[in-house]
Amino acid sequence: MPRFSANLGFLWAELPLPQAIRAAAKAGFDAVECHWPFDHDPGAVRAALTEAGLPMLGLNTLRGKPGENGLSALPGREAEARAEIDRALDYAAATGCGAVHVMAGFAQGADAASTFNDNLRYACERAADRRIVILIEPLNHHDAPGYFLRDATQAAGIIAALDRPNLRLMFDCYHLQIMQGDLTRRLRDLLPIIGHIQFAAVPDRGAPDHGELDYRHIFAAIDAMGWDRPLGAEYKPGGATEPTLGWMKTLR
Ligand SMILES: O=C(O)[C@H](O)C(=O)CO
Ligand SMILES: [Mg+2]
Repeated sequence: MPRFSANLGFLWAELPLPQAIRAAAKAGFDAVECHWPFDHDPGAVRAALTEAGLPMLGLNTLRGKPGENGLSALPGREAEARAEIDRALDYAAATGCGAVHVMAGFAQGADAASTFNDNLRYACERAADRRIVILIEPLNHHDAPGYFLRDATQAAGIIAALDRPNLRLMFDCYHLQIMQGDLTRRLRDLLPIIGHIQFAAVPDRGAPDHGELDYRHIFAAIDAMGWDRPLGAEYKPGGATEPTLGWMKTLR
């Protein structure tokens, strides 16, 4: 039976993070994850997680200046990228969060590729002694045109080349349906390197109860593969979150 993680970057995004954590617990989620929680006191976040009895599965490195979408593949920006990796790892350690998504940024070409690899090696080393997983996530070219990491094939190549036990793929069904499709086979083939799975309707990124993907099929297939960790609900509710949660009953 699938279990679910509320992505608090989108769900209950209007609430301070500790309150959003409590709202997710009340709604029946099994875990939470967030985008950029750094303005919230990590002590208060950890206390809310403990009170709610939920783990925090992941958070992202900060994106950089306005208009940027991560720094780790940007040649010449290594010092800033690593400072953001350190900040994210410190916050993850302080809140007991299990994974950090290292955001690549808008860049292309060989220099970007080697910069991303070097920064990922740094992140994996710094994360290892804290038992934190480093995630990389392809983003679709409509929402993030020019983003360095475009699809799962490219991400799998990076993970194989770097060969670090704590480097994994964030498999976001929304982005990968847009970029590559064939999700059932792709999930099965990539399962050994997947660190987290996220979902939303395609193409509007709404609740997973409409659109071109049938999540009844996808979640049953993921279940049959033996995946039992919570799946990340990273969709835009377009208003209050509670009225959009009907899918939790039908997809469970
Ligand atoms: O947008 C997404 O899908 C990512 O998961 C994210 O956290 C920020 O881009
Ligand atoms: Mg995602």
